[in-house]
Amino acid sequence: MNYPTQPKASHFINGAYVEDTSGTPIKVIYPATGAVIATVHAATPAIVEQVITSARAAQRAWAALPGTERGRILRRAADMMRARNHDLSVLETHDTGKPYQETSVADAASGADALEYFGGLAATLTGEHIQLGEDWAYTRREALGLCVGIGAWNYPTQIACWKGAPALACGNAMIFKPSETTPLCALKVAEILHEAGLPAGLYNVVQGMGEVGGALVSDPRVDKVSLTGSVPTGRKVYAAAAEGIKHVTMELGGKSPLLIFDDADLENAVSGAILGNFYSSGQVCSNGTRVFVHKGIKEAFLTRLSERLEQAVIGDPMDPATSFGPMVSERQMEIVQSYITKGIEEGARLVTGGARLDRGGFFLQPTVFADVTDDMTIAREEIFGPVMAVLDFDSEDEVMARANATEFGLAAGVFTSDLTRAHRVAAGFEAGTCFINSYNDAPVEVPFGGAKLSGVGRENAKQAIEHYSQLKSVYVRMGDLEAPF
Ligand SMILES: NC(=O)c1ccc[n+]([C@@H]2O[C@H](COP(=O)([O-])OP(=O)(O)OC[C@H]3O[C@@H](n4cnc5c(N)ncnc54)[C@H](O)[C@@H]3O)[C@@H](O)[C@H]2O)c1
Ligand SMILES: C[N+](C)(C)CCCC=O
Repeated sequence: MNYPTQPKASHFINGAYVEDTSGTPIKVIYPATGAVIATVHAATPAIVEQVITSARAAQRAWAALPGTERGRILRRAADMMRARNHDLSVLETHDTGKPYQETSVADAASGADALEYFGGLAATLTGEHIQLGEDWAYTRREALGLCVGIGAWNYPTQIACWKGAPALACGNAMIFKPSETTPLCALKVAEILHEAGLPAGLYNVVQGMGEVGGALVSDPRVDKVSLTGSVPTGRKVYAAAAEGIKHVTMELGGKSPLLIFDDADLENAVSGAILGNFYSSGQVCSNGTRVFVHKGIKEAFLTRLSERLEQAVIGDPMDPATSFGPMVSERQMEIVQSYITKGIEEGARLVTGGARLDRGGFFLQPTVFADVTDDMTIAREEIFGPVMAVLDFDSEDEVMARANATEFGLAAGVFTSDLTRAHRVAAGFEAGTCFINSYNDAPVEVPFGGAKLSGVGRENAKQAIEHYSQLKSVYVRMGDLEAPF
């Protein structure tokens, strides 16, 4: 590490690190070894009060700045993130266990892209002029006020930026609560934003478990909540936000289908299945974990997939050669192990993997089940680990019906060389984000989010602006005003 994993203090409030050791201690565990690498403290009611008060106090002046000035600060922060990519990636690896091979290209880089993109958009946020005969009206695009972001543990830097960048670009203040499992990275995002010139109070980080998130969501001074997390948590947060009629963005879980037709390029399809199941040790919301393979190519697909999985380099996440790391925590590893046991009990064929590695930390083998049927638990529930379920299909109509027969709708993918079919299938998917002959791309220019239980709203792209701002309509009468009496 180029800098210590223990942060200066648990929280970042009003432009400075703040500590309150009376909050519940949260131990940060390096997933590759099980060692405690830092301890932070959950926010106390006093910390929650302090962060809400200071964020609200700072917001109006920020919203009143020209968009160019807000944008310049975000773009400066993006440059700083890129310049510090190595250190941020090392920290991300220690927070999550994801291999440096991944974090060095994916996490701070994606965060910087969001800061740069929304920094660029900040100056373009305008209303419109509406002519009404001689009278007219105009709209003003205004900030919502105080936004709360609540993060999952799989992409701590990316999530902190995907929520913070559009919020700040629109003139809001943000309080971000990272997952208690990965509390370190968001503090660095806050530090960088302030070094880049962000006025104090506008991007704050407070630590804690669900209760702290709940306290923030239900506070009447909070105007918007954006959650990245599981569907059960989404239900609670959405309900609490509804009580105050707050704006929400919900980025929730998935059980996405990936369809591989017999005319697909097999090597590309295997790559897509690997990227959609084993990247970040399978801890990706949009993963295509139900892999439907055309019957005629199933065995060829499984053979090539098994060969490719033998090339996975599993081990020390800091070794640049390592391409597959541990699960984020012992608890998550145990959850995934229980799904593997269920898959075997319910009659799925274990093609490869299935075991914990005999070494420190929370390592599981990349696991593939074949002959999975739609009713099996591993085909219905989000596992959030490196477990691929391969199901067979005969026809397009049949597989489309089965692919959509889920309460989730985050993502979906198709591999085929028939372009007409590819677009027909994409149109038929009940999902927010679809891939043709690819999987898990998430560039900032493209809206990302889910349908059905997988979410509400979109992150990234111009559409995110709609979720962090609101329109005010102003009517202007040019002549006298008549009234009935
Ligand atoms: N759609 C997406 O963009 C996306 C991205 C990443 C992860 N996810 C999903 O996140 C899940 C994994 O992450 P996780 O285990 O951290 O999820 P989780 O739902 O357990 O926790 C998410 C966050 O919510 C907080 N929280 C828990 N209860 C709360 C409450 N009552 N009020 C307010 N906050 C509360 C947690 O402290 C944490 O910060 C998976 O389901 C995954 O699919 C979705
Ligand atoms: C950029 N990825 C890898 C698609 C992750 C998006 C966020 C979901 O976990």
